[in-house]
Amino acid sequence: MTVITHTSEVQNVTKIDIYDSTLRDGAQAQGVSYSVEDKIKIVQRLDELGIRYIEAGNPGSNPKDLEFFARLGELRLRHAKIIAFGSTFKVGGDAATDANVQSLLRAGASAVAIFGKSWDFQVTDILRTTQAENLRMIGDTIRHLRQGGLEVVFDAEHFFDGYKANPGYALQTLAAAAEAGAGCLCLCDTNGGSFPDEIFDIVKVVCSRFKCAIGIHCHNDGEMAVANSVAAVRAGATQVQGTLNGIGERCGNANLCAIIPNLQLKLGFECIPPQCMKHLTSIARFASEIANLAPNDKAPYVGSHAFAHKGGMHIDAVNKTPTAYEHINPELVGNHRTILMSEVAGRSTLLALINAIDPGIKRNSPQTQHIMDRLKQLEHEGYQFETAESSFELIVRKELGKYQPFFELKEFKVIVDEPSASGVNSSAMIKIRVGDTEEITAAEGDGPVNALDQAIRKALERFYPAIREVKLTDYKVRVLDSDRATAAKVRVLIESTDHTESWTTIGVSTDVINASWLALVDAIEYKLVREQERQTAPR
Ligand SMILES: CC(=O)SCCNC(=O)CCNC(=O)[C@H](O)C(C)(C)COP(=O)(O)OP(=O)(O)OC[C@H]1O[C@@H](n2cnc3c(N)ncnc32)[C@H](O)[C@@H]1OP(=O)(O)O
Ligand SMILES: CC(=O)C(=O)O
Repeated sequence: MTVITHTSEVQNVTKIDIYDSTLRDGAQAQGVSYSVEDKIKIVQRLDELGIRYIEAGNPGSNPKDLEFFARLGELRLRHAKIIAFGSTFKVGGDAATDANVQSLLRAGASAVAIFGKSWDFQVTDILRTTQAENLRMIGDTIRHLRQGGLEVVFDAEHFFDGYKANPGYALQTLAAAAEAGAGCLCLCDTNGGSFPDEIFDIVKVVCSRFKCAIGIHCHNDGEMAVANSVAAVRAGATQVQGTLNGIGERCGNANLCAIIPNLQLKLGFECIPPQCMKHLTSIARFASEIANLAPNDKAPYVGSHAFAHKGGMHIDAVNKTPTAYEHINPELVGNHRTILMSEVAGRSTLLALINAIDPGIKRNSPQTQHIMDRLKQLEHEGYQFETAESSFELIVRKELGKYQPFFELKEFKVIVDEPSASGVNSSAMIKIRVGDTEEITAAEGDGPVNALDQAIRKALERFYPAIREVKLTDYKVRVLDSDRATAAKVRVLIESTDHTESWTTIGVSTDVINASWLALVDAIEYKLVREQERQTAPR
């Protein structure tokens, strides 16, 4: 019998220096602009993750980065070394007078990275100088920074394209940097178009020629950046540059949130202290939040869908043995498993939810099959329960006879008043019965759904004061069969919170008010069910 384990155990662990450029190359991504405070917060989280190097900005570029470096003294870092980034001095110049080189020396960081050209075409056509002058620029810049007491990483820009065009010259640029005292030669796939086999072969050659550390810096233009970085490590690179969530110029950089667990959990390299791996998911989401970018739900390891199971057979298997459909234990990276309720679910999917309400029901009980048939029929009619499990829980309770209605709707009326003189254009009247008492209320609102929401709460509040705690936080409408124009079915999703829990409910109808009403009632009933449970729970 083969036993598959979640972690690999490898002896003689090789340490990899992870070098994060979220705040430098990541800031070159379209749509990203950090404040100095943002940068400080990200540095602190990267340090908590155990990152070795943080390239925090380019002091020769802008006042924001200058201010960041001026505030370096505020940082108390346990693991990370801050890197200031810049370029070799300008053509025809010298290190002692070049403004960029001087700003690197003044930045206050103990380590710097400088990029220099290693592709002959870039030297002649972009720098518009000679190959010899470029070698002088690289060598003299690094020598000067080393004399200033700094650790230097040399980013060999366009190294792989340069090596393919003129290997001799590409290697000479590395030699100039190594002789001048660079501690690491970082090979850059700047245009992001290389493939893993090319990267592997070229890194192997470089590792056989140079004694200092070799790094890798990949862009993602061919969606190969993670694979290319892993190939480079397998060929001998010991420094890996990348960014959180892979943000960066054009299609982005190598995604450290995939590289770190790939190298550490799969291949047995040590990138960060093992106990820090569980922070990976939260830092990835924090970085998206700070960059004001929507998190990528499908991101490997850290995305909210990375361990979400929907197919009934998969869920059945994962319940038996998680390794059946999970490449790692999600908790290792601070993520978690999600089971999605839907028309492609089987009885195993439903059972956990059913048993939470009635532990006596079995997989083969007729109620389980009945609830599954109802789930599939409702999804056929346009419901989608994977995001509205609270509505589905209410259905299960009703089907199992475990639901006591809290109120009965007698009628509601909604009036839309356009154009409106007062600003609120809608009003709703509602008549309900709670036990033997009938209640009629009316409310105004900003649109008919808002008016209806206000009216139902007002009507119920005197019977169920806990309703006051509920706030609607999101309201989404999706047209399901748009070819039927105004006669189309709509799906309404309502997200609610009581500041302790959040829940989502759903309604489907050809009438948007009715669909909203169904979702609203579920939102309220769900709260009342939870409140009832709280009151009857043993203390
Ligand atoms: C692959 C990478 O990601 S490398 C990093 C790229 N990042 C950035 O460019 C962001 C920061 N950059 C900046 O803020 C600005 O470009 C500055 C302040 C550094 C320079 O601004 P300017 O002096 O106005 O120059 P500009 O940006 O227009 O042009 C770039 C100059 O740098 C030169 N240059 C490009 N690469 C190098 C290099 N490795 N070494 C020396 N000079 C270089 C170019 O030849 C050009 O010089 P030229 O004006 O004599 O032709
Ligand atoms: C240095 C760098 O960012 C690159 O070559 O892509």
